[in-house]
Amino acid sequence: MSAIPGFGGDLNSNIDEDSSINKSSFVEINGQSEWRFEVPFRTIMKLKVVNGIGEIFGTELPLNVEILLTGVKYALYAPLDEGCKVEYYCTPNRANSTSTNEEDEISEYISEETSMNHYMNLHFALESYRQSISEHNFVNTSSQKTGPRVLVVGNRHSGKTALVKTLASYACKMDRSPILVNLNPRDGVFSVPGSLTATPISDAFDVESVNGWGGSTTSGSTFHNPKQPLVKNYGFTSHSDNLDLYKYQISKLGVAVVSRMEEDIIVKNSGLLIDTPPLSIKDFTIIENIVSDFEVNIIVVIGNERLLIDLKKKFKHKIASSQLDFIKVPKSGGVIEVDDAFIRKSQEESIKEYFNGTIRNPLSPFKTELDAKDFVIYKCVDSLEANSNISFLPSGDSFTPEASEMTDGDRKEEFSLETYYSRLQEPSSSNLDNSIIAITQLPQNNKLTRDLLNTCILGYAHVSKFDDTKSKMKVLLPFPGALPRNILISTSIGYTE
Ligand SMILES: Nc1ncnc2c1ncn2[C@@H]1O[C@H](COP(=O)(O)OP(=O)(O)OP(=O)(O)O)[C@@H](O)[C@H]1O
Repeated sequence: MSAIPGFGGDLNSNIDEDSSINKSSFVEINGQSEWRFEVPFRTIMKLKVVNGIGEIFGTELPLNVEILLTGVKYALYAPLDEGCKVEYYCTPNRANSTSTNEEDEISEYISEETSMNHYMNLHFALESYRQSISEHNFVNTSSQKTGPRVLVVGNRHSGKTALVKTLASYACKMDRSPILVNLNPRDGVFSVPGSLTATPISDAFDVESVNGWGGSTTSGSTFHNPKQPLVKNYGFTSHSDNLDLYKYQISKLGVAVVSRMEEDIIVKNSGLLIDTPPLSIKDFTIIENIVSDFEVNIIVVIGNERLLIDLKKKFKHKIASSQLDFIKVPKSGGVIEVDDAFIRKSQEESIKEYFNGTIRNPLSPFKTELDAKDFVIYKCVDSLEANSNISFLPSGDSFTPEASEMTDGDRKEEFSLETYYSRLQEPSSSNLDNSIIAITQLPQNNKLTRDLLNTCILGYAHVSKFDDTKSKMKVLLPFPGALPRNILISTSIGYTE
């Protein structure tokens, strides 16, 4: 399959074979130690476990099968006393040879000071909780209980995502199927950045894919591990860009997740694992919302005693009534403070992968031209921008229609939509070129503003070019076919081919 320019494609074709004459290196990892390595985007590492058992954030690697890694910061952990032996070699990644300022060299070291034993203990505690819930639910069909609903919080770069991934992988190995909820819009988990997702995990993650998650059904067909996320569009990469919209989408995702658990006993027994953006005690209202929306009953705090104590004080009523438990786990010494350039590059790569697929499972993205007049397009409101616009209004000017002209219901609806989304009255190259748009489930003739807020996302498209004279947009879809004539929401997530 020939790749669309800019959308990369087959990782194998990016390997500079001439330079792959590099000799293989071997690493022996002792039991309960981890080999930490960073592979820049300019380099591809071919790695295989040749002896023993090795896992990356809980996902066991197949024995003697080569895997290709680029743009990753991983730890390969040897859980058994026998340890594990790994063979690897590196080669330049032609596709990214000039796109980043990183070094070509990988960095790597073995550490015996891992936090994995704490994470494993946490997993076993959660597993015995699931076991008792399963037994209860098996005999009491009329009064069913739900498995652990775990919220992971901590500072920036404390290893929250790595912990959630590890706990989900281990749960999956025990034949559980927890719902993994990603509330960090910076990362696209089975979707593009800017989305909030909830995904039942019933199979291993794909460590080769960007950020180590894997493909999903939102971008078409899947390979060995189909994941079907429920996607809420937020449209920004930082939760503070529109806090009201962020909280609203969290509450709607919470409703959907809680009802999903009611429908499926395996998922209900397995519970939830919730990843969050870096939150401090100043963000208590967000944490409080998440706890009530997802009926959280365990908060795991990573390596931040102050946050643990402050949260315990704030939630003392819930602790007293045994509705909430706290667990503190140490931060792993391996967690890396990734810089903004790396984060941006990962976001670009995950968008590229959303449309183009992975080396194992390439997709056939489809380019089409659409008439903007045929679509109703909204855009996510940036609170900062909206507030600065209000401050430019002359004092005394009314921002909303005359109060007397509106019914109470109208006023509420109008106000709520303006806080979250605004209609893109004049779609143009200046507001749509190189942007990601969300395709909602809502038909264009739907006039209820609440529905627009409550709708889920069918998938995302990329507007590569908007022709202002013809009012037509060139759109890339992850799969061939017509774009449904649904309402579209333009996000602030940019991407240039
Ligand atoms: N034990 C480890 N060894 C090596 N790298 C690690 C380890 N744990 C985590 N990392 C890497 O460190 C980086 C940060 O970890 P992670 O994303 O889990 O932290 P986070 O708390 O979720 O970050 P953020 O606050 O930015 O959301 C990631 O690239 C991750 O792959």
